[in-house]
Amino acid sequence: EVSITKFPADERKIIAKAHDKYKKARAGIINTRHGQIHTPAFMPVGTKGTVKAMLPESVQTTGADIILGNTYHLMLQPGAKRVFKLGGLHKFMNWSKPLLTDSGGFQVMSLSKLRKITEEGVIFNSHIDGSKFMLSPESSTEIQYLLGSTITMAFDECTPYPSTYEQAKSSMELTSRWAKRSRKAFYSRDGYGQFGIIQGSIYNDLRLKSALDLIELDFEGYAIGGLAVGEGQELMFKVLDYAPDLLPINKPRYLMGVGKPADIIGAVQRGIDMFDCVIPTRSGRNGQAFTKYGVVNIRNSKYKEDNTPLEEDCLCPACKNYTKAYLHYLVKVKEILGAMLMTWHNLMYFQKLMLRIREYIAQGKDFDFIS
Ligand SMILES: CN(C)CCSCc1cc(N)cc2c(=O)[nH]c(N)nc12
Ligand SMILES: [Zn+2]
Repeated sequence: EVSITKFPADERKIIAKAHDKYKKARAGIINTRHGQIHTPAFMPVGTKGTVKAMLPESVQTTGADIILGNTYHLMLQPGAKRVFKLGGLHKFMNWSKPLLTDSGGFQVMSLSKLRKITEEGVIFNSHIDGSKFMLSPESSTEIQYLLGSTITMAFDECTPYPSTYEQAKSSMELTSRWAKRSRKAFYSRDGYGQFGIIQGSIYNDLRLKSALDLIELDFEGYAIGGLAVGEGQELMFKVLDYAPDLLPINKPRYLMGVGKPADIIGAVQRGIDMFDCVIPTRSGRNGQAFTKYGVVNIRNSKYKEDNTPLEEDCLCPACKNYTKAYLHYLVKVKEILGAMLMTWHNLMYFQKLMLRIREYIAQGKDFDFIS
């Protein structure tokens, strides 16, 4: 069994670049019980045990090494105990590679109307049928165990933006207390890991304190939370100019909820290894295709007789077998195949971006390309 995070020295290429911007970029491999994750990595989102409009084997052909599941949604339906009884989330959704599950707090705050934050945890009413639930560091960690997650996220409070210094301080301190309880509740096994999530909003001393508190708990990896919450790219990069350096250099760093290609490139340049974002899947279903020519809004009438593919050299089914005119039509008439093809292309696009970034880092080349 190989431990979950092993950036083998020879496989990890940190190449000091000619100028500052790139010296923090790194390419590596995370070894887990369910296979390797090549970093920098983009993790497609499979909130309810499926990457929407995709078969798992199709997700695999795009090059994804790991996908995201979600504690909040799966605990409400079909229920963590039921998934466990059925053999775990890997078997349930027929995905045998690594799975990362978010700890649920973020979704409670963004999805359930009635909720109450206490020291114990978050009490909330299901957004489905209003029934009462509690998510705590212990219950979140147990749910992720029952799901069989390869990478379990500590239960945190995502500090909203904007927050005053005082608000961010008490929120970060709650996250530190919850991280300690999450770590204690984690059943550690070879090839599985738990990531702590640092908070502290835009305040560098709070980010430092959060990092120190979590480093003490010796997680297998660390996430930077509380970003991509409306602060904008400039402020996010300002935090990323120092926050990754507060974390152990030999452990994976995951920037939650990010992002557009330009956000990913900027964050990799600042030392981030892992990303997740609904943009390629959600915007694909809404008719937005990411291409090397920029974003194509396929619903635009200029495509209704465009007999060319989204990208002539893309190997995805949408580009190999269909035209923009057909995609335009499918999306306009809301045919399910439209969502499938657009999603497939976008996921392929994001994985190709990550592959190019990994190759450029490994060859010591600058990768300032804005995709
Ligand atoms: C499917 N994804 C959208 C959900 C996974 S990422 C969710 C997510 C996004 C952002 N931006 C910040 C945070 C955060 O601070 N903490 C947690 N636990 N999750 C977060
Ligand atoms: Zn394509």
